[in-house]
Amino acid sequence: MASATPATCKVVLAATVAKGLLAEVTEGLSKLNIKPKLVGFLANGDPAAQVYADYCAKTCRENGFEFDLRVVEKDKIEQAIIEANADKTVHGIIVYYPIFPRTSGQDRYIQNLVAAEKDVEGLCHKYLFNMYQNIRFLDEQNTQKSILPCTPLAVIKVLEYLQIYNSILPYGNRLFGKTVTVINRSEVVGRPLAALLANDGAKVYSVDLDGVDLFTRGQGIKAPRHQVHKQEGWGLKECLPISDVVISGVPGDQFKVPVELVRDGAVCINFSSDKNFDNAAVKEKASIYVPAIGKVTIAVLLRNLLVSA
Ligand SMILES: NC(=O)C1=CN([C@@H]2O[C@H](COP(=O)(O)OP(=O)(O)OC[C@H]3O[C@@H](n4cnc5c(N)ncnc54)[C@H](O)[C@@H]3O)[C@@H](O)[C@H]2O)C=CC1
Ligand SMILES: Nc1nc(=O)c2c([nH]1)NC[C@@H]1CN(c3ccc(C(=O)N[C@@H](CCC(=O)O)C(=O)O)cc3)C=[N+]21
Repeated sequence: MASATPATCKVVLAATVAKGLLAEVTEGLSKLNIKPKLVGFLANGDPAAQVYADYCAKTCRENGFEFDLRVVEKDKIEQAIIEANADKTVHGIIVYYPIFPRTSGQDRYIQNLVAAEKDVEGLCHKYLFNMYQNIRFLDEQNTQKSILPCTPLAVIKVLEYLQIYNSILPYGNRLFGKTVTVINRSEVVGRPLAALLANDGAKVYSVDLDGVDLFTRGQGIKAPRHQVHKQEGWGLKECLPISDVVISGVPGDQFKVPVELVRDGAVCINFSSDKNFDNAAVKEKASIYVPAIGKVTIAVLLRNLLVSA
């Protein structure tokens, strides 16, 4: 039987968003007379990390960067990073996580081992501190931007491309009036993302297995940086119907966003390696659907590498 009127949802692919960013990178690279080198450390058997590493290699090669993947044992990762920090031929370092069990907190130590000037992923303490504190520059003259964590920044680049960021408003307030749900509150993606969006003025519901946290700069976004409040008793049922944007990053193929709760015309973005949205269902509800963002993440990474070099 012929289906009803086709869905009017616009699907935006990461490649489209990445294109503009990569063009900027290529232009910048043409002004350098060296070939910047990124070193990737793979110390886990995680298939998602392997796929991502392969993809980093391909994108580096295609865009004029050198990529050196170093597969090391878990107990050798510390020394290997220290050596790369001291090696002047290395311009950027990326370590694929997770390496150690999540509950051990050991990955956090590894994140902080990477020298700040080579930390193209923006996961060392100094950059995370600046991000959470809403400190945007490294110097007092405001000429050198602080590095933002890559995946959260990639989501922001997608939101800018989609014009969810309102450029009528001053820089730093461009999400004022927007309500966003972020499903995932990990330390590398979900929590920094919620903080960044709230620092830019959004009201953000951060959803994880332990409940919902509201990240906001308060009424009239008068606070200089985000504050966090527990939303006792809340779940997706309360957040989704009031959200303009729904961003999901739950690992595993078990989880699906209950699209029936999503507001008609919302913007839906998936950053998980797995499909968190049922394709057909989301297209019936969303105004815009972004099925993956990996390519944007790598474009942002290369931009940081260029700055490091
Ligand atoms: N597109 C990209 O550039 C990137 C994608 N990823 C992908 O994003 C996903 C998440 O990565 P990480 O944050 O590093 O993983 P993670 O495993 O550290 O964190 C996942 C979080 O989701 C939460 N969670 C699990 N089930 C949930 C549910 N039903 N509802 C709400 N929260 C739930 C967990 O409690 C945890 O806090 C993975 O699939 C990963 O491969 C990660 C980094 C970059
Ligand atoms: N330090 C560190 N940083 C990471 O960013 C990191 C990591 N470790 N460990 C492994 C995970 C996994 N990961 C993904 C990247 C892209 C897609 C993604 O969007 N993939 C697309 C395909 C990519 C494309 O072709 O656009 C898809 O599944 O449809 C998924 C997962 C990053 N990771």
